[in-house]
Formats: sequence, C-alpha cells, structure tokens
Amino acid sequence: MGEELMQQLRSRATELLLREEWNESVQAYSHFISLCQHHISRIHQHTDPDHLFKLQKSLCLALSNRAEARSRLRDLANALQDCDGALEIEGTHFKTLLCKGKILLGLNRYSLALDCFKAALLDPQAGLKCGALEGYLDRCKKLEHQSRTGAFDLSDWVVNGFRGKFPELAEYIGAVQIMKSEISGRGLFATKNVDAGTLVLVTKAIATERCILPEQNDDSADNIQLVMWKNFIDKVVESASKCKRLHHLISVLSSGEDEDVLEVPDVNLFRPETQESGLSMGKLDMGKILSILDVNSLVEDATSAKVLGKNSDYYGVGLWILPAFINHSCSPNARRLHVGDHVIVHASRDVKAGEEITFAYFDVLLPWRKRTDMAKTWGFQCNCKRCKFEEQICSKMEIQEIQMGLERGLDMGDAVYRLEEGMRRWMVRGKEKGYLRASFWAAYSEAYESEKTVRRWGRRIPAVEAVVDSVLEAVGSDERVLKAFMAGLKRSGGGGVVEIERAMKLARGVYGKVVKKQAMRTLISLGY
Ligand SMILES: C[S@@+](CC[C@H](N)C(=O)[O-])C[C@H]1O[C@@H](n2cnc3c(N)ncnc32)[C@H](O)[C@@H]1O
Repeated sequence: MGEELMQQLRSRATELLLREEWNESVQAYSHFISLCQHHISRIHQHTDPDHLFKLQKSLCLALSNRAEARSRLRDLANALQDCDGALEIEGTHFKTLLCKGKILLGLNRYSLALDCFKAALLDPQAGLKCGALEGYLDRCKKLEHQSRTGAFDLSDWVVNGFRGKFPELAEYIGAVQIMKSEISGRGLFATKNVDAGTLVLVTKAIATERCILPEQNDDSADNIQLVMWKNFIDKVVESASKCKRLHHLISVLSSGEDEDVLEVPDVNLFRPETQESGLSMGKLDMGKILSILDVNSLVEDATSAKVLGKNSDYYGVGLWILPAFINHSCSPNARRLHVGDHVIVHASRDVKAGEEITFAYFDVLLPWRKRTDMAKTWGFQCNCKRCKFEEQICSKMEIQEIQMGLERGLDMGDAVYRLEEGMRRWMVRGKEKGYLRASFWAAYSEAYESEKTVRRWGRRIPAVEAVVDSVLEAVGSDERVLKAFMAGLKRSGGGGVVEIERAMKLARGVYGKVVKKQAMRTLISLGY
C-alpha cells in the first residue's frame, strides 16, 4: 500500500514538474520525500540493501527535481539545500550537479559553479545527457576569469553599435576596502595605486525600475516617477525577503542618520562567494527600507553616469549595494558606467593607495552655489575639500560679480579673463585653480567653442589644453572636457602620438578600461 502511494505521488510530482507547475510540484515532491525518508529509516533496521539502494536513488532524484522547481521559484537557499541532500546520496548525480551549477552561476559564485560543471563533465554520458553543459562551462570560465582579474571587454558590442543583448558581465571587486571616511560615515578606499580607467568594481543591481519619460516635464512625468518608485520599492522588498544574504547586505546600508557610528563592514562580505552562515537578518522594517532607498538609490542617467546601449529618453533607478558605500565629492576620482543592470565603477583619474574613492552624485562642472542646492536635494551638505575651499573664495565680491555678469549675458571671454586675473591676484594655484575653472566650466567651454572669442581674447585667456589639464586634475575625466580637448586638437591641427595617447587616457577616464583602442575611438566619436 505504502509503495503504491509513493509510486502515485512520484508520478504526480513529475507530471507537475513537466507542466512547469512549480509550487504544486514542490508540494508533491515534499510529500514523496518525507515518505521516502520515513521508509529508509525503517528499512535500515531490517537491512535490505537492494530495496534501500532503490529508495535512495528515488530520494536523490526527488530532491534534485524539487531543487529544480524551487530554483524556478527563486527559492534558492532551499534549492541549494536540496542539491546538497541529493549529492550526499550520489556525489556525481549529473542532473543535480547541473542544477546546482546553474543556481551558483546565477548567484555569481563562479568558482563553486565551475566545480559543479566540471564534476558533471566527469559523467561518462555527460555529452549525451546535456549538450548545454559545454555552454555553461564556457560561460562560467569566462565570468570566473573576469571576476578574478577585472578584465572586461565590451569592444565587440560597442563597435557593433550596441546591437543584440547586453554583454554578460561578472561581479568584480578591485583593490578596495571600506573604512571610516572624513567626508561622512563609511566610504570606499583604494588599497593600491591605480591609473585612470582601472576598474574599481562591477556589480549587478538588487533591483531596477525603468521607464521612458514623456517629453514634457509635467504632472504625468511626476506620476510616472511615483509609480516607478513604488514598483522599485516592491522589487527591493521582494528580493530582501527571498534572500537572507541580500537582506543582511541591505540592512548594513546607511539610512542617513548617525552615519559616523555605523559599523564598517569588511568588503569581502560583498563578494558573491562569501558564505551565508552566521548572517543575521538585521531589522528591516518598511520605514528603514524607505530611508535606505532614499539615501542609496542611484539614477542611471545622471550627468556623472554613462549609460551604454540605451535611448537617451529613458529613466532608470536602481540599488547597487557596494557602490552605495561610495561618497560624493565635487572633486571625484571615479565615474560609473551602466551596462544593462550592471554598474561599472572605474577611476576617472590616477588614484593613490589609501585615497577615498568618490564619484559625483550630481554634475560637478557647476558653480559652488548650484552644487550646494543639488546636495540639499540629496539631503546633505557637501563636506568635500573643493566645497570647503569654494565656500570661502566665493564670498569674494569679484566672483559674485562674474556670476551675475554671466547670468546677464557677459561675454564668455571676458568672464574667463576676469576669473583668471582674479585667481592671479588671490594667488589661487594648483588644484584650487582647477576647482574654480571647473565651477566656471560653462564659460570656459563656450569661450573655446567660439573662434571669434578665442581670436578676440588671444593670450589674455589661457590655452584650452592648460584648462583641460587643471580641470582634469580637479574633477577627473568628463566627456565634456574630453570633447573640448579633442576640439582644441582639431583646431591646432595636432594629432601626434603624444596627443592621441593623452586623448586615449582621457577617454579611459571617462569610459573605463572596458574596451580596446578601436572601440574607444568609436565611443569618443559618438561623444557618448
Ligand atoms: C550612498 S551613501 C554613501 C555612504 C555613506 N557615507 C555610508 O556610511 O554608508 C550617501 C550618504 O553619505 C553621505 N555623504 C555622501 N557624500 C557626502 C558628502 N560629499 N558630504 C557629506 N555627506 C556625504 C550623506 O549622508 C549621504 O546621504
């Protein structure tokens, strides 16, 4: 009677699995599995090796199938437990190894996934059983290599005009650690000297929400953004409720209060390979989630972020965990690039070991007052060195006069001339000169764009190359600065090896080292 019931249950569970009715199939398999385990425990007492062997085989297959159904339901922790249960019975069970490998690959635990696929390959009939295994092995090897070395290459995709699917990217954490920051709370710091373009990290969003914004910025745009924000919150809550690790990682993010007393987590916690054991669920009520999202979500289309392969009229918001430890600076040394749901953070200028990695939450080629307003909308008062310097110098009457003059249509060459003269008198040098030039970038770039202005002001305004250099030193690479450099190069008829190498370095600072030379030229020419 017992065996007949088991037989029926197993057939029913298999049928549900084939019909892709995952929840029902999990229930049926759970019933079968507990009956099976009960029988096995009883048979042990009477030692019937043959019967025991058959039951264990059935149990192994049932666990493997339940793992498959659970993985489709994104119940990954339990799916992995089922895989381990099945592999305890039969360490080389092909179907289970493939299922476990796929789950681990989806969780970005590449080397563990690779172990599973390699073990599955040892099955003498692996080739016959699953042609896809080779595909998984290749993908996994590529991603494992990327995550270990940071060697990403988007060249083909860029050169082909971003056609087709987004390139598959691994998660990667470069030479960085989390430490207490002088700016606020915790920050991300370089542990090695790196040059412009070097990748700091690559990570996939916990959740994103996107829409195409209507052309007019009216009530309907506000409504769309509200609905988006609600959907986004729902997605984050769902992800956190399904995964203990994510729940924990989200709970260590700042909710904007008492940042200076927050714990400083080890950066290894954010590596996908980190074991989950011992992670507390942390307290995450809805109020806290909302504050965390308010403080840590990023929009993809910020001036400081590049979005590759998407139309410009679309708007996206997302939560990327490790980048949420990066503070804002108006003198940033890093930038971000969005490719699909991944964000790539790279150095936008050379960075020294021990320096804090910062990127811009908003446009930093703007005057101090405007930046102060932007920071306010983010809910903080900017604490960076550039703001501290400019807060003082901007109280000078002359600077305020130039500002007002610009608003009233002062000639751009004149504005640049007055600022340069002022800086000479106030003995503003080095990086600080770059800060002010960056603040008045609109005037500089407009002046250099006009042949007439350049001719009229001649040597009374500095050469574009000198301004580009100092702005770069102050705020890192930016596509507008790169554009001005390229235009200057064209005007002067230059283009020797040295200049081209300089342009390439600038471009690496804007886009990061994710493409080879030819594709970098494509990006430069697209002015992306
Ligand atoms: C995404 S979090 C950055 C990481 C945060 N410092 C932490 O400890 O988790 C953003 C918050 O950091 C703080 N912050 C970031 N950049 C800042 C800056 N330049 N000046 C002052 N506070 C800043 C603000 O409180 C802001 O709401």
